[in-house]
Amino acid sequence: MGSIQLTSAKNGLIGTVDVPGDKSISHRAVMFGSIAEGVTTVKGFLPGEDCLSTISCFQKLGVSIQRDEDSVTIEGKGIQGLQEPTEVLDVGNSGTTIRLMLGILSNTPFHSVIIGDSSIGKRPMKRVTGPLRQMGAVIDGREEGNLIPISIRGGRTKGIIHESAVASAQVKSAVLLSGLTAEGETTVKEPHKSRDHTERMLKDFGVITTSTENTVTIRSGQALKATHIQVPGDISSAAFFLVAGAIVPGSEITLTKVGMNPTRTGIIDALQAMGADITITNEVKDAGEPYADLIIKHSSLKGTEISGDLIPRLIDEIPVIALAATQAEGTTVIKDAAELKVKETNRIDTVVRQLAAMGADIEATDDGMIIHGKTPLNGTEADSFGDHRIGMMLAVASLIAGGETVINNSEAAAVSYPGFYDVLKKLEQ
Ligand SMILES: O=C(O)C1=C[C@@H](OP(=O)(O)O)[C@@H](O)[C@H](O)C1
Ligand SMILES: C=C(OP(=O)(O)O)C(=O)O
Repeated sequence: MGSIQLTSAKNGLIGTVDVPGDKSISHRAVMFGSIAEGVTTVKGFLPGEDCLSTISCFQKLGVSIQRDEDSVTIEGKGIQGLQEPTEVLDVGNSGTTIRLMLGILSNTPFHSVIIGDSSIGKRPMKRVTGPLRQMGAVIDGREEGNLIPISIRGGRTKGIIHESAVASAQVKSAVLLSGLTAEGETTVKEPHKSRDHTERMLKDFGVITTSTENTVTIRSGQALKATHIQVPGDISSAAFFLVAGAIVPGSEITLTKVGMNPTRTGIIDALQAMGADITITNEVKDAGEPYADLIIKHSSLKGTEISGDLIPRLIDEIPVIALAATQAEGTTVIKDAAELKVKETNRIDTVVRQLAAMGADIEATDDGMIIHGKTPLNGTEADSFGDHRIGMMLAVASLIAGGETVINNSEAAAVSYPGFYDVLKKLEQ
């Protein structure tokens, strides 16, 4: 277990950060490149542990993939060209890898076994294995195919109309990817629109999906053709600097080329509703994935409500938004976010316990949390519990906490942001 000790920022955070590549887009670039015909090149790839797990799984499926820092070259095999793996496929800590890969493996008639770490060992897979089985894939696992180790043998599948109980891009993507070869059409309906990186990137690979508000349909028999993918910066990583800049007095931070896909920009809407001073410049809107530079200045924040359609647009940013809410005047209510319970940790519990230990007035609810601000925070011995977003949120909290903050299991940050603590430290004046 690695630990770090951090103390509060003496002055503001000043500087420019080129946040690393978007995790969701990096995963998809490797997966879609692997099942495309021809050589796909990727620039701006996130070399985080989760995306490296995706590369390693597709290498075990017989795909030649070379990486040099943030550039990746993939010699695509076509959807039927993947090979039966001779070893288990280990997804590490990555929910996106296991769920999307299950969708891809439902297209091929061979046998694979998928495992992951202790966190993945608790995360529900039925939401994906259920519809894939309905389409005809042969899947087993603990708790009737809900938990790893999971085995899958795909093959001849049939399209379905799947009504997902949760707004989840991982479920939507798995079912749509299965629809690439399933007979007829495959449709996914969701209660709220989830991130649409799969639909956008499939288009870059020449595959058309049709969407209305919360419904997406794919027609079978479309082959992916290799392409070039430029990955924008990850707004979920930018979120830590947006909150750090907003809560540390005297700060001004510029974040370059941050992905601005509207299904991901809930953090900007939420922070602006709280009064944060965010400037959006150098916007590029006509790219497959839009991006822009963001400038955040120290701001006086007020409480807000975060619920409904907004939740899937900021789901991974809720830990750090909760921290911002401890520094906002008044009450912040986060609801409709029960999905937080099935992330790398139960993020309602971990956020509430860790921030309460630092002195926040915060309580857990069934589907979110209620935070009363503004309260001073004090340093304490805290823990990421192996959850990258919790480790990084605690590091931002330490900047305004009195005394020393110790973060145990701090290495978890490398799942989505290798080098995060150093980048944060360098902004201190
Ligand atoms: O599709 C994706 O890349 C992701 C979807 C979200 O999960 P859900 O699909 O479970 O909501 C998100 O939390 C995760 O970090 C990445
Ligand atoms: C939930 C997350 O990722 P995943 O589901 O891919 O593990 C995350 O990055 O916050």
